[in-house]
Amino acid sequence: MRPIFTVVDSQILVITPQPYPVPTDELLLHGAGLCCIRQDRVLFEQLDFRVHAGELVQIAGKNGAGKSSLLRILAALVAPDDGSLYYRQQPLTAVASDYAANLCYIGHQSGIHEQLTALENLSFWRSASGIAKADDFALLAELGLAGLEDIPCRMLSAGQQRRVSLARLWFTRRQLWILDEPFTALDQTAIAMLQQHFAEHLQQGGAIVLTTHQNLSMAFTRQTTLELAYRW
Ligand SMILES: Nc1ncnc2c1ncn2[C@@H]1O[C@H](COP(=O)(O)OP(=O)(O)OP(=O)(O)O)[C@@H](O)[C@H]1O
Repeated sequence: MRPIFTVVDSQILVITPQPYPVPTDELLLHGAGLCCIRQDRVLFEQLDFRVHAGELVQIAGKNGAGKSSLLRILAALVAPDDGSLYYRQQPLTAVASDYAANLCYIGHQSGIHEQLTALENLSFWRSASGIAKADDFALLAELGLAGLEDIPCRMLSAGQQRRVSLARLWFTRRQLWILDEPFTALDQTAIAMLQQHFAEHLQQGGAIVLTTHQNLSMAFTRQTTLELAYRW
């Protein structure tokens, strides 16, 4: 695993990220009998959902089928209309703070502060997650944003804003990533880079639940697709 060099109070610290302290294959998240009703329409019911460490689950389905609604339920942002969620086999209600601390949810919106620069957004996310400052110039360069670090994000293109938004996946230590349409506005190079990053996260015992209307061009070791049918 690559060491990360960071400077704190003029001292250089070397932090070697530790692999997640869980065996791969552990059942991380289990949704049992999930139901979601919106505007009197049952989007899904009796849905059984599982994601294990090392697994990528793609939620597929037509516009309006309920993919984002399912992700928001899985991210515990809204409660299901029926059914239960379990995190590491414990009722989510009993371990909500542990779950929140191990979850990285990136929704449809980029989630970036448009008045702030890319560097300031990264700095904000790091401090909010308690992660030490590191070389964000290098990270932004890796993400194809060299020279754009210091301008307000509202001046970036849609794809560049999405790259800034996704940058947090490069430093988060959280194991479960829930990502709503992460490839939106990205070019082919960025899509390939993001998928490569997914593969590294999965190899380290991470797990990913995502929606996308695009076929994934990379084959992951453990990959499942859940197709949500559009229900009237
Ligand atoms: N907060 C809400 N209040 C009322 N209706 C909602 C709400 N959220 C979603 N819906 C409705 O639920 C349905 C499913 O929406 P959702 O965003 O989950 O679909 P989706 O499968 O993610 O669609 P897309 O592929 O277009 O992103 C839509 O008909 C939408 O209008």
